[in-house]
Amino acid sequence: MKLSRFLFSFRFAAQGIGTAMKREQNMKVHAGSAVVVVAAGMWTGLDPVEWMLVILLIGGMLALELVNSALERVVDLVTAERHPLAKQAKDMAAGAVLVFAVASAIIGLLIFLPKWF
Ligand SMILES: Nc1ncnc2c1ncn2[C@@H]1O[C@H](COP(=O)(O)OP(=O)(O)OP(=O)(O)O)[C@@H](O)[C@H]1O
Repeated sequence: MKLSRFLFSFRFAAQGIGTAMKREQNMKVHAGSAVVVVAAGMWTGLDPVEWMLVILLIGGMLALELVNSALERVVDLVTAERHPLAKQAKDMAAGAVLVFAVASAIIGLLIFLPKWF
């Protein structure tokens, strides 16, 4: 792959992230939460492994929300009609985001609570 093509793929990816940040309310909520968690981590003082976990969870959450938003657009592109499969696809993708968010919240509590109390 030529270098310019490789660099362009980063530009397209950045455009995708920018579009999601502008148009997706949930993406803004996740990004805002990430800022709060990083600030809390700096204030609390985490060890390197804890930081790795926090960064992995924040990155995973944002990445999953991007995939969910992409899937919503593909479904809307495929059909403007109400269709049970369209509902299942969107709801399953939303379910994936929820599963990861709950797991992240539990791990976050396991990291932070013992340091605070
Ligand atoms: N084309 C469709 N056919 C059937 N159900 C759909 C379709 N589009 C959305 N739904 C369902 O309608 C419910 C409400 O969806 P929602 O209001 O979040 O709209 P959305 O299209 O999924 O998302 P957005 O509001 O971001 O466009 C969800 O259960 C979703 O799966």
